Amino acid sequence: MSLDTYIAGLPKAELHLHIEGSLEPELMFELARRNGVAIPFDSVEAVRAAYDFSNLQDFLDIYYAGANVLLTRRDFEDLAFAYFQRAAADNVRHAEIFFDPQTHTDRGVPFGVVVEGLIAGMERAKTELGVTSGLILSFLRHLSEEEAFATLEAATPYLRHFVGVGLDSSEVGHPPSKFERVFAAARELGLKLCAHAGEEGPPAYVREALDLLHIDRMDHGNRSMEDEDLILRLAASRMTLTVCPLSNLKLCVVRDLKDHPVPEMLRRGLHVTLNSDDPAYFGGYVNENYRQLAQAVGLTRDQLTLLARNSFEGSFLSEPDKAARIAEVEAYAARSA
Ligand SMILES: Nc1ncnc2[nH]cnc12
Ligand SMILES: [Zn+2]
Repeated sequence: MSLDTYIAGLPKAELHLHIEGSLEPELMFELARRNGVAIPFDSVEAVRAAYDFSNLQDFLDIYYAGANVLLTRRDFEDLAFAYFQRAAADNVRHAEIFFDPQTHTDRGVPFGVVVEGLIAGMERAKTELGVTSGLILSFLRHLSEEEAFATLEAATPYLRHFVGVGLDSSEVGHPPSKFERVFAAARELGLKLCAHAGEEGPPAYVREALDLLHIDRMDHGNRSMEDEDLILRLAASRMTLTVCPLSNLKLCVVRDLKDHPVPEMLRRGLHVTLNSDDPAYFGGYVNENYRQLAQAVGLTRDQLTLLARNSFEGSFLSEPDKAARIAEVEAYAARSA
């Protein structure tokens, strides 16, 4: 069995996926037509050609503009279900997906429309595809603490639908400390806590995410590798890092996939997972991230198995559910040996 075939059949969880970042240009055009929204592109090819980014902000500008076509409950359901179809094809068995409510409520789309549409897509994924999922409400860090609190307040009637909160958008200049009180409030509500840290921001931001936000899971975490104490601490605490290789390449966090920190992270005992981040913008869903990274840095079958195992272990599933999913990974590895 080739490594690609092995990756394709490996059961996996996806833990770092922005649902708005799974909006493929074809669906963008369909929704623009359906909703009568103008988009500044003539064709699907022109949209793809615009996906040439020098950094995170370059991408975010286009990503927020793309989200303008999402207006109705059905749009959010279609968006979510389209992602789950792609994920199921990659043998993703469980996904914990971020959404950015402020991107929509600031355009006048009610919070409930967004959540109800996403939940409908998630329920269809469970019944039609057998893929389970959780929803993570992500705060936009370029906006204020006050706006984040207002978002948490708007989320209150829907709390049962969320497994956690996250922190995303422009990292540099918006350190985790800005959201210390909002994260404390989210924790009080029983939500798990994630934050993007060390994607472009310095190791000091990673420390703040640990010490001030008390996160349960770290998104990206690449720049932790610049700080020896941080590496030791992340390894000792078995903090799950949701690493996104193709995102890092497209946003110039790494110059070449050959330079990607995953092999060093694994060597240092970090609890790494592989994820697609914004697959419609970065050129590949989760299997493509496994495949391209494996090819660039020479990952072994055992390392790929470990990454898949970590993805369930680092999820917010219950302990018995985690154990059952991990057993499926082990059984697949044994069968393929
Ligand atoms: N990679 C990323 N970093 C920060 N914010 C994001 N929002 C969507 N994708 C993101
Ligand atoms: Zn992300």
